[in-house]
Amino acid sequence: MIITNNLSKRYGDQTALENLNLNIKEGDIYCLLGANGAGKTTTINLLLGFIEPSSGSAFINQLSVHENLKATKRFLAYIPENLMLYPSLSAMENLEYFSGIAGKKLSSQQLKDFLEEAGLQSEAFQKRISNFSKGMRQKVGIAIALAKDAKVLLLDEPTSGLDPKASNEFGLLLQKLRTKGVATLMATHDLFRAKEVATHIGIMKDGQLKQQFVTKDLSLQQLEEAYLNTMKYKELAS
Ligand SMILES: Nc1ncnc2c1ncn2[C@@H]1O[C@H](COP(=O)(O)OP(=O)(O)OP(=O)(O)O)[C@@H](O)[C@H]1O
Repeated sequence: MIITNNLSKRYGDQTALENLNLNIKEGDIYCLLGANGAGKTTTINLLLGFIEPSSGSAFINQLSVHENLKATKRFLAYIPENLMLYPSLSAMENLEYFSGIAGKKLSSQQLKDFLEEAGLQSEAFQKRISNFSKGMRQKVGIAIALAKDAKVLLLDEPTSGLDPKASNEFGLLLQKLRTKGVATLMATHDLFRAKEVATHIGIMKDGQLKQQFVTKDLSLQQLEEAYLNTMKYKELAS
């Protein structure tokens, strides 16, 4: 579903991403961990076609992002740290608008069903987004992904700033999407949430993927040790 082959991005002499190789399959939740500047957002921006690779390639559902950008967007849903929705529109109106852009014309009942499936309380359906918490906005984002029937979900720091309950709810939603076969790539600083929701975890540093794990093969403590050890090399080197 999501494949990158030696994907690289350079800005002058600065290497933001170096030879990244990922193969994220249907039903996988792959969490990219790494300190600030590790290359997580660069990876997501390359998969979205927001930026061009310096070398290497990326594929969404077997289509080259570089050569078929428009076609790849049909399969994608993207939830950034702060999801841009129309604040003066309600949850239903936002969902109607964004699924319209994705070519889906939904009935009022379908809109409600998707918002409910995304875990939004029914009292909030008709309320303006401007009054929503971050957790509620993220649920509208998931509803948009559900309505679009996205095969690939890209998430950049989706749980930062969420309280533990909202973060837990968000994790449960990702599990639900996983059972529908969605392939998810999530950039995060949250080791605990990564351990909770991911099927696979990659640790990045300085634009390189340093370690990869199948999540069930390690404990939270082992993950934390692996993360800290990877970061330690940087301190020793600098
Ligand atoms: N437009 C740009 N011009 C120059 N350098 C850039 C640009 N965008 C990113 N970089 C550099 O690329 C590197 C990777 O940045 P990136 O934003 O991908 O890191 P990140 O892992 O997402 O970090 P964070 O956790 O802070 O979001 C950083 O050193 C950053 O300064």
